[in-house]
Amino acid sequence: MPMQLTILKIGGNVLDQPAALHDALDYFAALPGAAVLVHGGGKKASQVLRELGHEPVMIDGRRITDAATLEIVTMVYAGLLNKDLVAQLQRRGCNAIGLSGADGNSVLATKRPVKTIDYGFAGDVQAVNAVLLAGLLDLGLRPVLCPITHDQRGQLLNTNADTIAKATATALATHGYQVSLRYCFELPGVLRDLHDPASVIPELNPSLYADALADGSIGGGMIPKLDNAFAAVAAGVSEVIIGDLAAHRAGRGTRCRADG
Ligand SMILES: Nc1ncnc2c1ncn2[C@@H]1O[C@H](COP(=O)(O)OP(=O)(O)O)[C@@H](O)[C@H]1O
Ligand SMILES: CC(=O)N[C@@H](CCC(=O)OP(=O)(O)O)C(=O)O
Repeated sequence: MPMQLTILKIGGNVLDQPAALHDALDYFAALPGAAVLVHGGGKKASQVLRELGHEPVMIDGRRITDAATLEIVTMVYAGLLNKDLVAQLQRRGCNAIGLSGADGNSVLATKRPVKTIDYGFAGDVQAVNAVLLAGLLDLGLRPVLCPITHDQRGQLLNTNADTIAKATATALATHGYQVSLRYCFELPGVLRDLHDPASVIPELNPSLYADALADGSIGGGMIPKLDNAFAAVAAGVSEVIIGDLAAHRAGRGTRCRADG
């Protein structure tokens, strides 16, 4: 019997709304079996960047990360947000342990090569340390992963949190876990019409996704989320669901499946 593992990813809008965050942490702390929390925090990082005089730049949901931006996002993701989440989970009796990708070499990345766009210190994941994470899970701990990675040559890198969630899910799926990957954001699912919350698409496959990209009904931060969702499905993750917390609790949201 494979071991069950839930990976919950919470994004910037959930982190920014105290009531939504409270509910998401209650949900995570109460999950049965093994669980890993992956968090973003792009919204908070953009706010702090602006306060410090840096205008954030995003392209297709990914941040252009110059040296000053890297310093600030490291403070926000690997410092304030990660430690606050761990403390909030400890308060719920959940034995959380917060890690950046450098801690225990948990997420190794390489600086994204410059093609048409120079993303700066943005990291593409090379490897997730499944042995380390499985060891922590075996100890009854719940890892809390932030979107800061490293290249093992002393360089920290900023990596999209949806990608961290996918890479973690994939690594643990090939390490004997049956993985449910849940992307939790502020909307009830992937919408046919962004202005109509009742237009949730219950099931998406790569062909329907390509159509939605072409007609412009999916864009922004939903692009890395769905790219990662389909990559996870293709790599053996048992289920990938996108939605708000109510959708996850009720078994609704958007389920990502392979074509066919
Ligand atoms: N068709 C769509 N359905 C739902 N969200 C969409 C769609 N197209 C674009 N989006 C945008 O994607 C965003 C989610 O991506 P992002 O902000 O990166 O999420 P997260 O909160 O996980 O960081 C939504 O807030 C929404 O504005
Ligand atoms: C390279 C890159 O884009 N990194 C992301 C990491 C944070 C993130 O993914 O946060 P959300 O989940 O809240 O969007 C960024 O700095 O915005």
